[in-house]
Amino acid sequence: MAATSSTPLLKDELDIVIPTIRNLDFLEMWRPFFQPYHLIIVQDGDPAKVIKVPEGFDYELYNRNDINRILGPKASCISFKDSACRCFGYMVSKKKYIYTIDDDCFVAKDPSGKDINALEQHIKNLLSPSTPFFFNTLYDPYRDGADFVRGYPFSLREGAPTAVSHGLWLNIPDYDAPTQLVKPRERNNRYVDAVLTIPKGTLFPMCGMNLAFDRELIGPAMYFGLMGDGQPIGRYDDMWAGWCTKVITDHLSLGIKTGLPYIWHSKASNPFVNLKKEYNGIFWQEELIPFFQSVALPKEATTVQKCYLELAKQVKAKLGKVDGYFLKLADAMVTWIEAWDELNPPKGALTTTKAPAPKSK
Ligand SMILES: O=c1ccn([C@@H]2O[C@H](COP(=O)(O)OP(=O)(O)O[C@H]3O[C@@H](CO)[C@H](O)[C@H]3O)[C@@H](O)[C@H]2O)c(=O)[nH]1
Ligand SMILES: [Mn+2]
Repeated sequence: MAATSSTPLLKDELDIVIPTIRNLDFLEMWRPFFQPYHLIIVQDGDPAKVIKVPEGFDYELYNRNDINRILGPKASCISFKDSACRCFGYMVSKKKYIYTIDDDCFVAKDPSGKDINALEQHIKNLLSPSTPFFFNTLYDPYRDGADFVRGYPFSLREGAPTAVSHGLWLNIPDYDAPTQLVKPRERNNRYVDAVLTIPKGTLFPMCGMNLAFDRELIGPAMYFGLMGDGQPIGRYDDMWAGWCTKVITDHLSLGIKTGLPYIWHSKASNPFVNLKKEYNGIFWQEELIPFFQSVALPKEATTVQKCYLELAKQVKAKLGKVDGYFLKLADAMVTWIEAWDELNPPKGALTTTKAPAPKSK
């Protein structure tokens, strides 16, 4: 069911982050929904390339030169030539909420033929609680026309604050390269009208294509890792962020929802290129998943940053044997937190950091 008009716009509390190597004509289709919002465009690849942004959008644009200027040596933690660069946008934003979307994602239609305002549904998901501690079989109990079912403990009906809203995709599904190679013509035409909380203790494959989160609740955990140029892995940026985020939201009693809203994913990237990028990830994840399933964070880890630094320590101690890459990644996780805290000092803290001067329109 589409979000009701009672859902607040949050236009001054939410930034839209778009990683891109292309012109942003796709925004024309989103104009009715996105125009009120501020966009943070993270231009990947050649900084000399001029990215055209349609008239009438309020945006700031950062290319690699900007990232290097703003972060200095800490820019080493931001990937190059991979959509992982989008996390720089999360760091420079000053808003409470983030919505990130790929530039080949368009407005989808619901079964009634109505355009789906994906942003409105994500806001609805984020503003209502999650139910990670006990599964509600009638899906999201907080949506109109649903509720907790018989046997659901009343002591748990307040739910938990929602940190992440994970949307899905019609048309081109987010398959890995082997699946794409085996099923090149498969399209996702199934519109499932549901929003589910991912139960505590369960990991999930987070896709960065259509994703919203509460930056104040979980922002520092949304590091998309070292991917792309010069790295032995790609297309595991969002997966890494999702696994780190999930163990931290479980520890901090926060919730993650998946399901509505859908976007229309229009472009299948090259499966052979994807296979090269994903190969190590497909292999390594058989060891990464047991690692994340066994992560225990100490009770003293009461903030996302503390959880994340503890996680980086465990990555360094336990995953270095999988591949030396994880030693580098563990260091980059620490650099990410240092950069995050430098650009986002606690409220009231005296700072000497220069505000990032973006290349706005
Ligand atoms: O080097 C690059 C390549 C792409 N981008 C931008 O990132 C997104 C996603 O790119 P694209 O749609 O071409 O790739 P997909 O395979 O469909 O993306 C899926 O894989 C994930 C990659 O980890 C991604 O999050 C998934 O959606 C577009 O906006 C490109 O412009 C880039 O910045 N740098
Ligand atoms: Mn795509």
